[in-house]
Amino acid sequence: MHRTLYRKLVDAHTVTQLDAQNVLLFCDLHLMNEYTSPQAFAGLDEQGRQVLVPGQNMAVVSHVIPTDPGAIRIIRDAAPALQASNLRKNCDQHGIPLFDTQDALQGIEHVVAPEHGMVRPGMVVICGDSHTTTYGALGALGFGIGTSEVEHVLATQTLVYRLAKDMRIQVDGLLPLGTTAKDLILMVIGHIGAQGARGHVIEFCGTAFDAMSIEARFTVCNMAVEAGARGALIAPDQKAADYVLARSADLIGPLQQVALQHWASLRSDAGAVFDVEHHFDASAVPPHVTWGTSPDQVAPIGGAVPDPETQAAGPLRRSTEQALRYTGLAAGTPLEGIAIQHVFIGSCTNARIEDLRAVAEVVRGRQVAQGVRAMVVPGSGAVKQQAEAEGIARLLLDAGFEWREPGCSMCLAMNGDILADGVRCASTTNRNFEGRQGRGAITHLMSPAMAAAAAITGTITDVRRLETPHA
Ligand SMILES: CC(C)[C@@](O)(CC(=O)O)C(=O)O
Ligand code: SF4
Repeated sequence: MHRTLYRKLVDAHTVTQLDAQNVLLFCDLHLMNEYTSPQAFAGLDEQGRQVLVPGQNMAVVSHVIPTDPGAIRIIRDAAPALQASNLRKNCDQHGIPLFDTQDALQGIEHVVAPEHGMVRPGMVVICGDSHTTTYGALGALGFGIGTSEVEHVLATQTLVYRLAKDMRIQVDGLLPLGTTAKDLILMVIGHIGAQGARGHVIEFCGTAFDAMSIEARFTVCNMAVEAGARGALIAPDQKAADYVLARSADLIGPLQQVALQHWASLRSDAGAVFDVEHHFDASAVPPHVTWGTSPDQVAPIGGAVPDPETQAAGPLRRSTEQALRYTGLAAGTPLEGIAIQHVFIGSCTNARIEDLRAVAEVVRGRQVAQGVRAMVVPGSGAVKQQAEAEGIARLLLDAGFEWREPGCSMCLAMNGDILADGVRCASTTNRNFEGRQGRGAITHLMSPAMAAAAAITGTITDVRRLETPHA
């Protein structure tokens, strides 16, 4: 029978079929953060259970950690400090590797795990975090799990897994200059909707993805969950193999040959049937920006805020009306030219070295606009060190950006980095929900290059139209 890559990965990890829709699934790698792990460890301790395979788990402190420049990274508030100390205690007790607050390589789990070669094609990778879909970029099936499942995985390295359906999104052609992977995935989400892939694992394919870097593929797969997907996959190619081998000192000689042979088999069969298929042309995609409070409330930069009056009465119109009330935007307002007060460049979506290089390219020879606060938060210590070594940090500091320590930071208001009520932010993150970055704060999702352009002009700006910097 012809199988999709998704089904091949599930079949290879099925310990036993539980019923028509559910299998007991083996998980190669379980990632944890301080936010979704405490209850799971408490459950283990109550039952006097141990972690079955500590070495197939890894933990980071990412969501609550302060990112103040050069800070000693002490978490001052009692509750988050307790979350971090609990994680430290639990990892010590169970022998689980931890990137702790003082670790120079600490960062966001979805940036740290791949950069240390922990994620390999064909793996099943899980985490108590919905953006675990990121790992599809390496041909690994990654997905978020709930707290109760975290406990089950710690005790058995397996979980009860409900099979998803198969969706294929084929994108051919090359992204035009100024358009990035972030613009492409925002366009797709705008097209299929925030629930358009609900219950499906998306396989992304086509010449647009062949041409993309691994980091760009991370961005796309990271945001698949914002279309409701339960996973994302891109068949691993030579780029994926090179990325992983460059970070995997153990894969040498015969082992490397075996790995490469296996990875080459990780693709959907020619006759595999997908439940849903979408096709897009990359060459026609302009930069995109969200105007509302859901990632699917998005438009090309040359567009305008929609008029709910033109929408049929019903949920769509109501959500548009609510979004305009919250974002304070009038129907018909052109996206380009909306004033912003804050720029946040960071998150597991867009804070890898390639993203920071893109920001530096836009910022070179320019200054942050008067009245704009612009923050750059690297996705990990390794990214931060590399950006500093390449002179990117210096360039951004000289231009008026804040250069901060790694962490989730202002992606969400769960640490010291919170936006005040009414502040409008150009953000490289993945969610623009009401209050996401702070109570009453307004989030416009966009690419790193577009966020950099907004920092320079103080308004939402088409990066393709920025004037050449003055010599
Ligand atoms: C809320 C936070 C912990 C989270 O990481 C949770 C998640 O993605 O599941 C998010 O970005 O929304
Ligand atoms: S960076 Fe944002 S989206 Fe990613 S794990 Fe952290 S809070 Fe969630």
